[in-house]
This record gives sequence, structure tokens and C-alpha cells, in this order.
Amino acid sequence: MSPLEPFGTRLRTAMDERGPLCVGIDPHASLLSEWGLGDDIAGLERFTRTVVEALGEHVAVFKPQSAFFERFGSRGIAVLERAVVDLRAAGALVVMDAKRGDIGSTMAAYAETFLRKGAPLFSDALTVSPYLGYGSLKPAVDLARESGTGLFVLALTSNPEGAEVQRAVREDGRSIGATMLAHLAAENAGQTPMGSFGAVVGATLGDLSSFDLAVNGPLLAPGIGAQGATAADLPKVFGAAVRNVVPNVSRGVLRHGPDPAALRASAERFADEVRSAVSGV
Ligand SMILES: O=c1ccn([C@@H]2O[C@H](COP(=O)(O)O)[C@@H](O)[C@H]2O)c(=O)[nH]1
Repeated sequence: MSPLEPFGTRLRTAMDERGPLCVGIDPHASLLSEWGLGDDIAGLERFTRTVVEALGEHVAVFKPQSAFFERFGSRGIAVLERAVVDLRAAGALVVMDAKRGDIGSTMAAYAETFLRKGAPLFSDALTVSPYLGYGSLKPAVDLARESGTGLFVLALTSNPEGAEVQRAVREDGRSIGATMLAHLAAENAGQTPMGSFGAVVGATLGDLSSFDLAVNGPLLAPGIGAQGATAADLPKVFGAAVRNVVPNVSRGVLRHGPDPAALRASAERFADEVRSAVSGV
């Protein structure tokens, strides 16, 4: 199988062509109900198909939230598999939000699951948790390099509870979050237009000027919409690093369904808001 171009390169192209937005696919039970669907496999399937068909050819990046599919067991995973394949066939990039992290030997199996070309859940990138130590992610880093995929490492998450761990200060005076950012900067050194190893940094976090966000890689920014952040907050939160931000909106877009035109209009609105917020920074 021919290798893909590196994820960072493909991501830059996709956002230049389709706009700077990642739409999350999070089939919450409450959303299924708002869409007039059952909280069952048929509802999950209809919801997912509607999002894929309405947005797959228009949006640069999708972030399916694996948990909402896993809760339906093997039939939910089958819906997820099909969505990933169809989104990629429509020219979109897929970031699987599964937040995997384990000892290295098990991490290697997670990497095979999501980052090995030809695997049923093969995705363009995977969210990973570094809290068994950044080095435990090495098998995923290695396979991502080999397969042209990427990683998003949880560095500064959008939830208030994250600070307890991520802002804790190490003996060398650096916080855990800052340490993760430094590891990513090292992975991405010398890559153009940017590297493939990104950080998750919440758009909800206010001024982050005390952190060095210049990791030369993408910054996946959840928190816009339902969690209260707006596109207009991005320059304040990310400063000059805003050019590498991949803003994620899940419920903020999905609540406009099931009408495909309304879903598209909402995604376009968010992308426009991001464009105008970051222009001139
Ligand atoms: O720090 C993080 C990391 C991941 N997420 C995920 O992003 C979406 C956000 O959904 P919204 O509906 O737009 O709030 C969801 O899948 C989270 O698990 C995050 O919010 N924060």
C-alpha cells in the first residue's frame, strides 16, 4: 500500500481548501431524541448517515467520539467503521477521538487499531492520553510516522478538572501540560508546513500566554459552542499559534439537525466565524 503524505501536510491542505473547522460526531442520547430518533442502533445509524451525507464533502475534518458508538457494542462500532470509511472517501480527514493510552506494548495494539492502513477503523489521526508517561506513546508515534497519520496528545484539556493534573508543576519547574507541549515540539522539529503530532488544547481556557504553544503542529481546540467558548476567543487563547488551531464543534453544529441544509449552514457559519477571528493575527 502506498504511504500517505504526512498528516500535518494533509491537514493544512484540507483546511485551506475546505475551511478551518472540525465537526465532532457525538451522537448523544439527547441529540438522538431531539432529532426524533430512538436511542438505539437504528437511531445511531440514521444520525451518523445524516451527518456524513450532509457534511462529508464540505467540512475539512471530522472527529467522531468513539464513546457514543462503543456504548452500542459491536453494532455501534460497525456504524463508526462505515462513517470513517465514507468520510475519508468524501475527501475529509478523520480524527478518531478515542483518547487511548496504556503501557507501550498495549499502546502498540491501539496504534494498530487506528493508525495501520487497512485496519477497519483506520483514521487519519487519533487522540491519545499521555498520562502513563509520554514515552508510553512511542509505538503510536512510530506507526503514525510510518503510515502518514497523526496524533493529538491531551495537553491542556477543555474541562476545568484537567488543571489538577495538567497544571501540576514538576521538579524542573515546568507544568505537566507544558512538558507535553515540549515533547510535541521535539517530534515536529523541522517539519513543513507543520508536523503531524498535535496537542489537544481547550478553547475554553482563557489566556494561555504562559504556555509555549509553538509546537509546529496542529492544536485541536474543543470547547466551542456547547462548552461556552466562541470562535472570537481563539486569538486571545492561542495568540500567534492560532494559525495551527483546528477548532472543534460537536453539539453546536449537531443541534441544528436533522435538516441537512441547516447542518451545512451551521458548519459554514462556524467556519466563517473562525476565519474572521483569525484573519489578521
Ligand atoms: O479537552 C477535551 C478533549 C476532548 N473533548 C471532546 O470534544 C468534543 C466536544 O464536544 P462539544 O459538544 O462541542 O462540547 C467531545 O467529543 C469531547 O469528548 C473535549 O470536549 N475537551
